[in-house]
Amino acid sequence: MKIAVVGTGYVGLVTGTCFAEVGIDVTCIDIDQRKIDNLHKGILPIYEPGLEEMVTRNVAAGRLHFSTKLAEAIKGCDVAFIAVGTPPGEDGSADLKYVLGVAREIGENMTSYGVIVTKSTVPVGTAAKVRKEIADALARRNETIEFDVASNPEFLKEGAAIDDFLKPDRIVVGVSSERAEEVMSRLYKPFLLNGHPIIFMDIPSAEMTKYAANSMLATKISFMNDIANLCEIMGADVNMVRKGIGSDARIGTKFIYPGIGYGGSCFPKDVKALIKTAEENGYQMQVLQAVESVNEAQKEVLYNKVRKHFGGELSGKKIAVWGLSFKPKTDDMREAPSLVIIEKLLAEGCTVSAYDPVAMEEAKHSLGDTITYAKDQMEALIDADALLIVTEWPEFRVPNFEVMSRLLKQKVIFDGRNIYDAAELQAAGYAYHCIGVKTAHHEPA
Ligand SMILES: NC(=O)c1ccc[n+]([C@@H]2O[C@H](COP(=O)([O-])OP(=O)(O)OC[C@H]3O[C@@H](n4cnc5c(N)ncnc54)[C@H](O)[C@@H]3O)[C@@H](O)[C@H]2O)c1
Ligand SMILES: O=c1ccn([C@@H]2O[C@H](COP(=O)(O)OP(=O)(O)O[C@H]3O[C@H](CO)[C@@H](O)[C@H](O)[C@H]3O)[C@@H](O)[C@H]2O)c(=O)[nH]1
Repeated sequence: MKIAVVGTGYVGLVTGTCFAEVGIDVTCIDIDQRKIDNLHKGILPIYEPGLEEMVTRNVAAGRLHFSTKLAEAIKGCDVAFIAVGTPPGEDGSADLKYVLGVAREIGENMTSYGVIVTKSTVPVGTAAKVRKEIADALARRNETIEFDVASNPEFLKEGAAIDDFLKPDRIVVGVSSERAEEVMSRLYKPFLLNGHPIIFMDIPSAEMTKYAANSMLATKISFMNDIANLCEIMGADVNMVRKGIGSDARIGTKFIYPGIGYGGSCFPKDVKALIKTAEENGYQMQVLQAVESVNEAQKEVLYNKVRKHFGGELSGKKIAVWGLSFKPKTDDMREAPSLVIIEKLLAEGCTVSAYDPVAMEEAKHSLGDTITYAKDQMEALIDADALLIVTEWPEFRVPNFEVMSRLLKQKVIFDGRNIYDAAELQAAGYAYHCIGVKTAHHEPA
């Protein structure tokens, strides 16, 4: 089989590489010449654990190619995936200009029957628009090449993308013809052999499934953040409550960790887009509106705790920040809560010294030289009045608190991810604040 993946970002590069890994001939296409030039040199545009080795292996095997030339790469493909960005427009709705632009280009250049698949997250009705763009382009060429469209939303998580792709909980495919179903079954056969279920459905349901999944996960997080905030006020420990409810299989243990609000390129954008879709169709997503507003407030919770601890006087304080990316094991800074927290600290006259194992280069695009970037996690602590844990990278989990106490000016930790043991830190003389737990030094933020 021969396939093209258009858009070589977090989703496109992982998708293309994983299909190459199971023996399919893949060309990954991007309009960004620099990205493609770098990929030809073996330099990846993103940090994703395990991806570099897999790319190298499949390029060497001659199964994985990179190009900026869609017109050439699309020729003779059985399947073309559209995996370009769908960023939020001014009003929160998904901006489809990249997706539809690619559809048009495919129509202008395809030479034989193929299935054109939207892998980007797109609102219900987008596949129909993709179909029209392709049909119109073919009509302009006076061509009558047959084609199908399909919707195959992607559920991978950054930082765990390869495993999520190769061992998915499920593969969702929306189709409207038996021929497209047959092609997509053949494409995903290697995954099905490993027992992962493929769920075929109509196209609008597949498109909606993606938004429903992300919105449900975001709802779990905002719900737990709300519970965490109430736990603090009432003197309960959200860590215990989380274990208590998570052991009910109907609730489950995943995605109920409170923190500093969800970030990333998906949850914030997709929750907004679903609210907007509903609005445009005369319906109000009341639960999701609350999910969003809880999330906005939660991004400020850690900052509020800092402010309260220092009696509202933050000017001149040096704050160390561990973790900048929106979650561990990625360099992605899109909608990272760190940006909100740091902006507020800087506005109060603090200086910030940050360390992140992989996201500092990416962070410089938004934070520039407004903060200092430490060469390691310990350097960030020197003379700091407090340490903020913003991203729960594994290397932050068991630090040497003894050494840290010699570097910090004040032994104060604000833990936005609840990774430390409050009793242990308090015994070591630290003032320790976390989320949803009434600690000795605590006052609800
Ligand atoms: N990032 C994730 O974890 C994730 C997971 C599931 C779904 N999604 C969805 O997948 C889509 C892509 O997300 P992403 O994070 O990979 O985005 P991204 O920004 O990392 O990558 C998009 C790529 O598309 C390229 N591009 C734009 N226009 C193009 C064109 N006309 N031709 C060729 N290439 C073009 C860009 O240069 C960029 O490299 C979005 O709809 C997103 O919601 C993302
Ligand atoms: O219990 C939890 C779990 C996550 N988060 C936060 O939620 C955000 C998103 O995390 P995660 O879902 O792990 O990362 P993403 O890579 O954004 O993946 C989500 O978004 C992708 C893009 O649509 C989907 O494909 C994935 O299934 C979906 O999990 C991050 O800020 C996390 O810190 C919490 O606060 N508490």
